Amino acid sequence: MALEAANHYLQLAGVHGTSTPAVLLTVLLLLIIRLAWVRTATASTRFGKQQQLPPSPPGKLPIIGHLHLLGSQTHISIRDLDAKHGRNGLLLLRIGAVPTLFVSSPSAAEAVLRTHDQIFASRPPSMAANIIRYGPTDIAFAPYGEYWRQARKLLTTHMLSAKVVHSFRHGRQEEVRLIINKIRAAATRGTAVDMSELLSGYTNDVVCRAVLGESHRKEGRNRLFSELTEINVSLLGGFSLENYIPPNMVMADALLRLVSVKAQRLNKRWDDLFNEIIEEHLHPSKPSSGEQQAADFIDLLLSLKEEYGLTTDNIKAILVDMFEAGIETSYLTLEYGMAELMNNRHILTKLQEEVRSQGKKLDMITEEDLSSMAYLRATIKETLRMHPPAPFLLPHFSTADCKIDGYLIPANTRVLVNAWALGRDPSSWERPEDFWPERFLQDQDGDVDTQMRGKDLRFLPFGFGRRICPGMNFGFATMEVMLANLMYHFDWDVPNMVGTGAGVDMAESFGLTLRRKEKLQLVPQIP
Ligand code: HEM
Repeated sequence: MALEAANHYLQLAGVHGTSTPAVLLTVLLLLIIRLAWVRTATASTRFGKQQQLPPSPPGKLPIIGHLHLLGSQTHISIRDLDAKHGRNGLLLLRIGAVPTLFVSSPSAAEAVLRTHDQIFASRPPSMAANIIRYGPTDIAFAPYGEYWRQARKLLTTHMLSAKVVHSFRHGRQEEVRLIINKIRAAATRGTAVDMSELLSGYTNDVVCRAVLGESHRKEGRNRLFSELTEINVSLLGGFSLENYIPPNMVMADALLRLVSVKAQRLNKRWDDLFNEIIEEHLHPSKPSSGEQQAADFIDLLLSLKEEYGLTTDNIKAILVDMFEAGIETSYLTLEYGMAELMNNRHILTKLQEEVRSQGKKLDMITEEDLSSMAYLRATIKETLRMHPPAPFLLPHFSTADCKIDGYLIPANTRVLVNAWALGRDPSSWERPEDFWPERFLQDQDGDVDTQMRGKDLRFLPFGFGRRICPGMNFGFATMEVMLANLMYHFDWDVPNMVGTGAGVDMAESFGLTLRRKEKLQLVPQIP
């Protein structure tokens, strides 16, 4: 049972996707369990028994700890375990060798992300992140400290500020137009479109364009970035094998080397691509960015390199973040949003009415038109409430001992905030399982903008505090203009069920991000 669960978890961690066969990993795991049994027993005594730690469920096993208690939908398992064994939204599990605090209530989130924000603002060490992110010297996985502070300042001031994001609007609109044309062709033929493919291609191209400028489509580069990003997500998804390996264990080095092979191969592919692109950007013959298009991220980073004391590797690490953090999050939200609209036709109609009230026969809805569309934004927020793309945010990591609700949270504890459970908590939300964008327009939920930034920390799709997502403006800009145009230009139906009002399957598949199990196929019609 425990091994079954461990094997399952390795799969979640994306380790099965490596060139190392899953079977070999399972055998290694068995070996680790055998070799480290004694050590773990000692460690658990040191960690758990005498101190007032947050509550844990019974049934902890050597090495894998509480792993066997988690089902394939980890966000749901944790919500249920917390309801049974947690206290005030605090639950301590041992996942492999790592003590992990799960946070599932607004008050616990407040303690971790606001009151003691500084203590919990770091990231747990990860070998894969070290390799893929040059240190890590990116932003998302960099430990809390001066390097992270400076790099984040650069990002928020020069790359992701509202002004810079706005300056990319022409490129974004061009990408929307390409997608709308493809859908129009399908509507004319009367065929279904693969919305998953179109929307992931769209968000990929929007990010590629911001990062690389006009050269993003050269020789299928956008597709290559999409492929590499996908592998990154699978490698860093869930929990990584290194967490199962007790430090100082005989063979630990050899095992870690084995697991790092895939990360190194992947890093080499990113590195070659970045070298080529940076070389192009430094070349004197590179055309300067046009009047309509802002300088791309590579230009910006190269021009700020000296001022911020960055190396070329630091720049590459930050670029990896842009792809990994920027593409899938917005794509999944758009895809879930469309799926929810198909299952709630009255909301689809209401949204279409808002968007179409801009006037008939517009070529397209532009970003200038969006400011009057409160229901559009509310629909996206409601999608994020029910389907936060990062259900546990990114892992936080405590750098000092800390007391919350009388419990000791020791230094070096990994902290995962269950944003998915917070968004569906019946004590925080009326009709939590209903897709109901109006809740974001109503007074009862308070001021919408304050809520976006987590007024009472029950709505946390972007996190909160020092590590809050710096790409919120970029994400909203990408999603809003696309969703508005999908609503403006087309009516929508489900294949083989046209005219019946049938909905779509909402089954989820858990990883670092929360994806839909099935691809979203829809039939567009020109109204
Ligand atoms: C729907 C869109 C998006 C969602 C829901 C989202 C969500 C998140 C979440 C949950 C975190 C972790 C917060 C934490 O650890 O507490 C995060 C971090 C981050 N996001 Fe986003 N994100 C989105 C779009 C973007 C975009 C478009 C970019 C950049 C182009 C971006 C860049 C980042 C970066 C760099 C971090 C790391 C911040 C740090 O560790 O200091 N995100 N995002």
